[in-house]
Amino acid sequence: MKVSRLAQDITLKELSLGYPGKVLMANLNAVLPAGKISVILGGSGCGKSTLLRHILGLNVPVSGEIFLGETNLTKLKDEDELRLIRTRMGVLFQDGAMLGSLTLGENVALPLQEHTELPDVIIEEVVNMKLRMVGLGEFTHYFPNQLSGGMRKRAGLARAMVMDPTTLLCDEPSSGLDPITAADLDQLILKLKETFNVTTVVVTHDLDSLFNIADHVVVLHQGRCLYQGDLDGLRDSDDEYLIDFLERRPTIIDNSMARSVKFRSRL
Ligand SMILES: Nc1ncnc2c1ncn2[C@@H]1O[C@H](COP(=O)(O)OP(=O)(O)OP(=O)(O)O)[C@@H](O)[C@H]1O
Repeated sequence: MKVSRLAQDITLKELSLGYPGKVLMANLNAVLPAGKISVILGGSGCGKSTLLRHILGLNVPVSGEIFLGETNLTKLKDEDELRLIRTRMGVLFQDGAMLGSLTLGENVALPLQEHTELPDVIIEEVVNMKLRMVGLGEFTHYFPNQLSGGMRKRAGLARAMVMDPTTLLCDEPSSGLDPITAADLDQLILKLKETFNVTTVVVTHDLDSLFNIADHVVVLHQGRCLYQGDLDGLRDSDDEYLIDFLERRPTIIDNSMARSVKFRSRL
């Protein structure tokens, strides 16, 4: 199977997804455009991270299909084909997912060691290049616990980009970061899109981040796609939920999110 080296659309067709005994989303239709940043918004627990897991092929949909360009990811039966496609997808996990016993350089090298036959000296060169790209060129020999939260996210981005993916999936990149560090990370995500033309999908609750980076927005609510389009359309929407969501009013958002807002307000 040939895997494209160009950025491609991600298309969700009549996609229903969830876990045994629990359907989170039904008949979702959306296109996440090639080479653009799509931001996925939605209340806590609506299934945003689950959607990323489905795009990655880690979960199987209840029904419906996910396409990367022309390739129907949900029809790929061969593990080798899936693995090959996954090498073209970089992922920044919510917690950064660095192995604490390895240095930054060793963490970033892992995908290259697992998926390529490159000699160590070349791997070292690529790793150094990727760490420089995210502003961590001086920190190759540091361990994750010696870095700030923002630096760990940057390192996570270096690892996500180490195989030169055409798709970059980021799960709540700004979670746990102060607004300035989060804004710096937004700039880095924009730079990666512009430099490498990756199709980027960002799951976030962070409205500042949304307005900083989104070319395309998908809002999920009550198991369906409530909005997809650009930022202007989102701002102009007269949908009550969207208006309240954008004004951060906790009154009508999902109960689970309302609980977390209430909890935070007590801290
Ligand atoms: N492996 C699993 N098995 C069963 N249910 C799960 C599993 N993983 C997640 N869930 C449930 O699926 C729902 C959606 O979870 P998910 O993490 O996708 O939501 P989310 O929109 O990303 O939430 P948040 O914004 O809070 O991160 C939640 O109710 C969660 O408890």
